[in-house]
Amino acid sequence: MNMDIATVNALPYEDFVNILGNVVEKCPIITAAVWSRRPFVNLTALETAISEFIDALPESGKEGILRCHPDLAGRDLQSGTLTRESREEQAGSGMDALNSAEASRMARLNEEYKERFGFPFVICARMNDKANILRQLSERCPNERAVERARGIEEVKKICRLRLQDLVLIDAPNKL
Ligand SMILES: NC(=O)NC1NC(=O)NC1=O
Repeated sequence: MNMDIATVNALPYEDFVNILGNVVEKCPIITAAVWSRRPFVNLTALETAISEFIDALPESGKEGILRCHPDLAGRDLQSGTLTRESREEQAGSGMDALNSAEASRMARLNEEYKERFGFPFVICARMNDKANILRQLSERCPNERAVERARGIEEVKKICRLRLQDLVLIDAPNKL
């Protein structure tokens, strides 16, 4: 799919949510909310609307967004129940091809992280390789909860930007 922004702006909300509903993983409510802010002058404006909606949420809402994310190399990957977007991102960073030592390290650190914070470790897999992800996971574990909440949300926004770029032409000419 590669629509220009004018096409996005013309979508009824049903189609808008169907097509763009997973730009934030399993959070179609965010897409549905920002539909009200059409027309968007360009892709950046749509991204900004999403970002502002997220920033306006209480901390519990931000943690809720993080909790909608599947673990990296976790149960959903094993069982084939990831969303298409997440499956492609995880495969791209080698999460589906860990050796057994890496897989058990990943699983142990993910559990440790979730135990400490009550939400999963989130990182933009498309911007990181396997070694980098494992390093960040172990480095971020000792952080404060508020630091990790903010850090996780930053990563959600990076994931969102890349997913949007797969769907909408960047700064295509608009008809406003
Ligand atoms: N936990 C986590 O970071 N999940 C993800 N990251 C990403 O880029 N795609 C995901 O599903």
